[in-house]
Amino acid sequence: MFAARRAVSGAFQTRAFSASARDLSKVTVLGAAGGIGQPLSLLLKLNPRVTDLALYDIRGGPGVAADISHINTKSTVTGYDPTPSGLAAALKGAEIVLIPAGVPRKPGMTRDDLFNTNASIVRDLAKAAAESAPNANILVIANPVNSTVPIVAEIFKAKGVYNPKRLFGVTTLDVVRASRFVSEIKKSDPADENITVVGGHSGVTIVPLFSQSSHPDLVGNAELLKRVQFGGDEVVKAKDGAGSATLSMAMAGARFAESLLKAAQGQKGVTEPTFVDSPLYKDQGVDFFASKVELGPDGAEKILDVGKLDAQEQQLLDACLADLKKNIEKGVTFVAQNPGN
Ligand SMILES: NC(=O)C1=CN([C@@H]2O[C@H](COP(=O)(O)OP(=O)(O)OC[C@H]3O[C@@H](n4cnc5c(N)ncnc54)[C@H](O)[C@@H]3O)[C@@H](O)[C@H]2O)C=CC1
Ligand SMILES: O=C([O-])CC(=O)C(=O)O
Repeated sequence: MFAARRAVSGAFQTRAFSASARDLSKVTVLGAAGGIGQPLSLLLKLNPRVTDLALYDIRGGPGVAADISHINTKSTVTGYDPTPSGLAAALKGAEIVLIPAGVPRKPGMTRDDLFNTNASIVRDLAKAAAESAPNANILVIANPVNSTVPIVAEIFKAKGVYNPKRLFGVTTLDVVRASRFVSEIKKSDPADENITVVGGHSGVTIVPLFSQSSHPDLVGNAELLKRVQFGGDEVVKAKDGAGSATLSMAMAGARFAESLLKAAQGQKGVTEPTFVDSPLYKDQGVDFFASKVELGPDGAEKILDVGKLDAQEQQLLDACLADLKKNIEKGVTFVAQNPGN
């Protein structure tokens, strides 16, 4: 945080440039007591751009909030009861709503195997958000992201408040992993490894574009490709039944929220990879796609093209689009057939 000490009435006061009174930013976490929710909430509490942190979960929200609220940063932290009015209050006035609520994988499961449980959780939370925070940026973490994001879109459409610029599937972890894995191979600093990853967030829908990086020689490295596409499986296997990535995901989610806040607070040129309602492949029936997106005060300002692809990458993209189309349709069909109450 940049802070300035200024003389006011003869005394020195500390003023935070990054979270001035003009930039009040309420951030809500739905699923705040979970494996991702807790460290994510912790990281948000450490972010001076967040002024008001609202924590909601069907169990344990107030406890996590009481704990985090003792951290000596300026933001307020409030935990909400697991009731419809608690949920509505958690959402009211939010600029950003992060949704890590939902069950994680166990070994042997695909992300799609989570659909039956998580689709209705996300649908119901989306309804509450559409009612209480219709203008918020909605950041969907719950899997399968390729289907849960279209579910949120359908709910917001049904409520007449859909703004495609404000709905994001969080795919940040895929680029975080890609840059780390490349740095391990190249013995470099991961901060210098900007690897573009496009498509979606599961298996073959995750398409890294090494041809566009400073290491085009990595195109065709099957082992690396497998790690990037199936990095989540590595963690699921290592946790051996105790869930999936939580800590790296918390970092990735906090990074994405930080980028949105920076852009909202006037910083130019902030880009993040994210799964959004995208024009790029609509002509092929694929309505959502992850690519680099320039963020601004209104959310997704500019969706960047995937750029030039190597022939092998084009094949990966073709396989991605075929899967993605089915994943998206599954989410849309779910809402049509199960509109809920
Ligand atoms: N987008 C991504 O890159 C990643 C996504 N994930 C996904 O994130 C989700 C959460 O994972 P974990 O935190 O590890 O799971 P977890 O089981 O540890 O935590 C989930 C939390 O959601 C809460 N919850 C369930 N239903 C709720 C509801 N209706 N309202 C509010 N809270 C509710 C639970 O009480 C629990 O505290 C999973 O679906 C997982 O697959 C995980 C890692 C990466
Ligand atoms: O693999 C999972 O189930 C969780 C996830 O999305 C990831 O770690 O990328």
